[in-house]
Amino acid sequence: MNTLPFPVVEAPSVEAMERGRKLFAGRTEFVKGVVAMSGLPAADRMEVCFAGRSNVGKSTLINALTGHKALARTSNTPGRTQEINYFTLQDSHYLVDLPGYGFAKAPVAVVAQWQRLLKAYLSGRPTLRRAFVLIDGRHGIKAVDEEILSLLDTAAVPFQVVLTKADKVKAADREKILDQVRARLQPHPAAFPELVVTSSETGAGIETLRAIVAGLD
Ligand SMILES: Nc1nc2c(ncn2[C@@H]2O[C@H](COP(=O)(O)OP(=O)(O)OP(=O)(O)O)[C@@H](O)[C@H]2O)c(=O)[nH]1
Repeated sequence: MNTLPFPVVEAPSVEAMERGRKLFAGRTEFVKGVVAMSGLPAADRMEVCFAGRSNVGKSTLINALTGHKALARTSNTPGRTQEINYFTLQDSHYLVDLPGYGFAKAPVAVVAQWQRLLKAYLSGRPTLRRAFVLIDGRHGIKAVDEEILSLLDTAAVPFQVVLTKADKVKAADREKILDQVRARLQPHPAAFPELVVTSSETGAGIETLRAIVAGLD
């Protein structure tokens, strides 16, 4: 059991920010969409993955990070990203976009298939350095998110919560939601003890997240 305060991460140093900016300013390309473990690219460089329930703003965040308009497909139709999508970040990193979960209308068999693949991926990828779990900043951690947090605990993959859509959170609700997230993270041993608050709309937290990725070794 954690007894951690889970503060919002402090702004990175100028040097760290510069490193992040440089990394993400480089060539970013879509490599492939993977539907089975056998399709994963060779584990020849470090990778970070992004997970979150459908419509949390994952594609939008990946586009904001990489400065692309449509690298990761964004859509208003929840649940369209059904593959594990690999992107290169320079030649040194992979960015991995995991299938959105918790889409109520997805058929049971499809959900079961995602879960199997997610589980296999999270526990079987030695080069995975950190998972960023995106949580809608208006709603906090929901029951549907708990399953992935537990999977990450079991696989011992350090994960960091990234709150999205900060521009849509009323100032009066901000601390209440952060406290809900902090309380929900307490039982999770794999939780990285700092939160990132982002908005793809205003750019808040984007440079911070870039610096975090660039700072991983
Ligand atoms: N106001 C605001 N809207 C956002 C933000 N990020 C995403 N959105 C909107 O939220 C909706 C869902 O965003 P996506 O990026 O497609 O979500 P996703 O998590 O990739 O969704 P799936 O493809 O279902 O997994 C879109 O209408 C986005 O424009 C944000 O920071 N602020």
